[in-house]
Amino acid sequence: MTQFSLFDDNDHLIFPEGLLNYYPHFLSEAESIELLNRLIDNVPWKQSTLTIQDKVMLTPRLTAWYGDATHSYRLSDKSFEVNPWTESLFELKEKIENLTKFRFNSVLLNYYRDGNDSVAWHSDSEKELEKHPIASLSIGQARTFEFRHKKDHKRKYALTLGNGSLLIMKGDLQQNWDHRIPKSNKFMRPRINLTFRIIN
Ligand SMILES: O=C(O)CCC(=O)C(=O)O
Ligand SMILES: [Fe+2]
Repeated sequence: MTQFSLFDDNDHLIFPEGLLNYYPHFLSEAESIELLNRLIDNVPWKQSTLTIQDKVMLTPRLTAWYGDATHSYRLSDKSFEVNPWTESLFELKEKIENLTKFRFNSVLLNYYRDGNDSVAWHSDSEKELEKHPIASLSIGQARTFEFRHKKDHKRKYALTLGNGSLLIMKGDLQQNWDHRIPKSNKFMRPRINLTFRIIN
């Protein structure tokens, strides 16, 4: 499968392949849109809350977890409800495992309904994730994905995650870089992102 290198306008490699790999057409356009519509209709979406400066707010996106039934899941001392794998999510997991040779035991689904939905700067560096790779599959509306160096906020890069694309994040990426999906003022159709993970 062709792999897209992360070169900037001057042909400089932005990230080493040890940290990021990007496959723009992991799923076909048609497969992706069919999956998007099926997930929008059938996933038991939840909107969780977050507390910022003592204010409780709704997370600006909908989420759902799926994973191995034999495993109990906690992240940062919070346990969360995990749905058992559906056949189609399990098949997707196997397809990603065949390509990457990594193994995953769970997937977090994020549903961005429009340009107002987003995910704020963060890294997926909870202790339960160790330094395992994360495979991030995007379907639907292309959205901008930004990286910012934790110690130098001027070091910032953006990448468009298109319909059917797969991004592998690995190595020390989560230790040194934060990422986010910013809100957009432009009209944005629905997008779902699936991050396949290994949680210990
Ligand atoms: O929607 C995305 O592409 C990123 C989601 C994300 O960063 C996460 O779930 O941790
Ligand atoms: Fe993340």
